[in-house]
Amino acid sequence: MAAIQSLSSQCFYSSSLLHSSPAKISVKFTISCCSFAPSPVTVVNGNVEKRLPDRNEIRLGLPSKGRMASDTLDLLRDCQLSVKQVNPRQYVAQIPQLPNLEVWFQRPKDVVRKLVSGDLDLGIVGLDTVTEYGQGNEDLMLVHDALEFGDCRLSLAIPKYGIFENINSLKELAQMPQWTPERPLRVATGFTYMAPKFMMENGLQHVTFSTADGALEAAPAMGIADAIVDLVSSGTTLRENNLKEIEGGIILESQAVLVASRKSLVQREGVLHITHEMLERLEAHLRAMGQFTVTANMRGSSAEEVAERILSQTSLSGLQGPTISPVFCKHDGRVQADYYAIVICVPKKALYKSVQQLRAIGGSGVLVSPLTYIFEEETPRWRQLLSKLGL
Ligand SMILES: Nc1ncnc2c1ncn2[C@@H]1O[C@H](COP(=O)(O)OP(=O)(O)OP(=O)(O)O)[C@@H](O)[C@H]1O
Ligand SMILES: O=P(O)(O)OC[C@H]1O[C@H](OP(=O)(O)OP(=O)(O)O)[C@H](O)[C@@H]1O
Ligand SMILES: [Mg+2]
Repeated sequence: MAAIQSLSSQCFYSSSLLHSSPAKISVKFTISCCSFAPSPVTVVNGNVEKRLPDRNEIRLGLPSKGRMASDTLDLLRDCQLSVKQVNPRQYVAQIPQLPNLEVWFQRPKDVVRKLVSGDLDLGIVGLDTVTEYGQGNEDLMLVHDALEFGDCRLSLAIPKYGIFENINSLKELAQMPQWTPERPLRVATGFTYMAPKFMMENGLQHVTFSTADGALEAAPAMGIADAIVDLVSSGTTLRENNLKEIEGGIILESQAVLVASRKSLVQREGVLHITHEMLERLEAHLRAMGQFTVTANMRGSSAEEVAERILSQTSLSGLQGPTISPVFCKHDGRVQADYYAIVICVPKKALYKSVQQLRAIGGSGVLVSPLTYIFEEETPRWRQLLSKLGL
């Protein structure tokens, strides 16, 4: 059994982790203040009714602040789903393209809590937040699991110095003789669900947890903790605080996701339809983001001959082979195709190589343009969602 104590709290704040199996971890907090006798308090975040709250509008929750907020709005704008917010302190907004949808700006963790309570139908937040605050709730469904922003990982980190100098893996950390029931490994984290679950699943036996709202990287140097579990993206904060990640210590790789309430998808009219449209646009946009359209002119005797030359080059095969159109000119009163215009999509990373290959086979006048959308015949994630819903 592990204990969680707030590192900086006026109120004494104690908790015990009660778990019979790793999948069922519940954290029970008792709040006791000064001379008052401890009394159990029930605090809920949102609706407590078991049935779906009665309303006609469909609600999408977006981060109201923090590092996810502007990237979320930028992504929606790039999908032609701009959010019209009159001023930043107004917490409700609209997406004119999606009538009957209300956008509600909330703290990321509250987006997840309100999806669970049925007060929101859809949300965009980090996977770390969904996992931490969703706590395995089966009503939460990942509609799009890779929105390609907000990348980070939840990781265990330990000091580079002292008794940890030669410890480089979770296994080595677990085997250190220092950790006993009397002197457990002290871990500071804001992730009070995922961190204990991970430690338990990985067989770390003598561990206690403390929690704080930020600047966790200071805890080891302050002597408050031996290790921390926190989000890492560039790794700068860890480095600057003389901490290191260890092999096997990544708890979760995270990025922004589109998440929905299963109940809403199945029971609330219009949610499935809006989810489909959002998913189509997101997938088509994200697919397009990695590609350029390249057009070029190519001399040749026929479209087939030009196609053969293009397909002989590995970087030029395009999504479904090249599009080749004859460019007609009039010579001595006769209309004939002297050269061909070709259109291909190439991965952004392979652009220069593709241009070189085009030139090598006689391409000229190469134009490169960004792509807005690539719509496939079917959205793969939509199929998966329907099958998970049993539809
Ligand atoms: N380096 C990072 N550190 C923290 N979060 C990151 C990082 N990189 C990406 N993220 C993503 O951003 C989200 C956190 O954003 P932010 O810190 O602004 O909000 P918050 O932690 O919920 O709010 P607050 O810190 O005010 O409680 C994370 O849940 C994660 O998905
Ligand atoms: O690997 P890095 O790029 O250095 O990013 C990681 C840091 O960023 C976050 O802190 P945040 O900026 O949200 O401040 P906080 O302490 O208030 O959470 C996170 O909690 C880490 O401390
Ligand atoms: Mg933060």
